[in-house]
Amino acid sequence: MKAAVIQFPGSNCDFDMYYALQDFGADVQFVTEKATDLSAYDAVFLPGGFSYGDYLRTGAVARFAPVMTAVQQMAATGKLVVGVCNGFQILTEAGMLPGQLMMNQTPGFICDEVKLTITNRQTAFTNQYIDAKTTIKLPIAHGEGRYVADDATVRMLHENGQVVFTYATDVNGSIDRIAGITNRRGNVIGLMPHPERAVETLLGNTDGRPFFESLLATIMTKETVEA
Ligand SMILES: NC(=O)CC[C@H](N)C(=O)O
Repeated sequence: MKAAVIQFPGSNCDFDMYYALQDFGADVQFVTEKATDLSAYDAVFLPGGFSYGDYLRTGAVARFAPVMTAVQQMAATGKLVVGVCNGFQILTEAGMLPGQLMMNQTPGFICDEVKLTITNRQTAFTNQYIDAKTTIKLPIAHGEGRYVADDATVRMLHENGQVVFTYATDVNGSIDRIAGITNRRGNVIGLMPHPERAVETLLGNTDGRPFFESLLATIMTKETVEA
């Protein structure tokens, strides 16, 4: 898999993502926010951080970066787009995922490891969570992680299986405890928890590994079908 990790000014989880992807054997490259063509990549990753200082609203400035046109083009061709934390915030601002990430219900930055329920195991990003564990644990680190959307959108997300992760308990006031969603087509995901920080036994948590195994399996299956 050829993977691009986008570096916006203010990204700070870019190296974590790079490290995790390399660990899974991906051919990873950093790509700046000025890039205009991502067609050489199988998947693109928008990492966590504070792009453009989180000014205005998180992700509100980054969505105008030149690379976002290329990210949109990738998504339109069915390639995988992953936004973690600030990446999720950017994808909603760009209109690539519905809804919005707002300030946590109790204002403040939450840095914790939380229990999550995987609500859809059939996605491009969760198909390898096969050991039937109902909950996993992943780190979170955000001040603006409260997912909101209007009632019709939330209903549509549930009906289409686009809600992929929910918090097992209410951590930030997100509607229906939503922690991660996909687009309708299922090739774009945004999630507030950080799977890339949970891939090392040494660091005490490997619950993020099946996330990467899932997307690798998805890409390999696609390549086999196309070959
Ligand atoms: N870890 C991150 O991506 C930080 C997310 C974001 N800027 C926030 O505080 O909400």
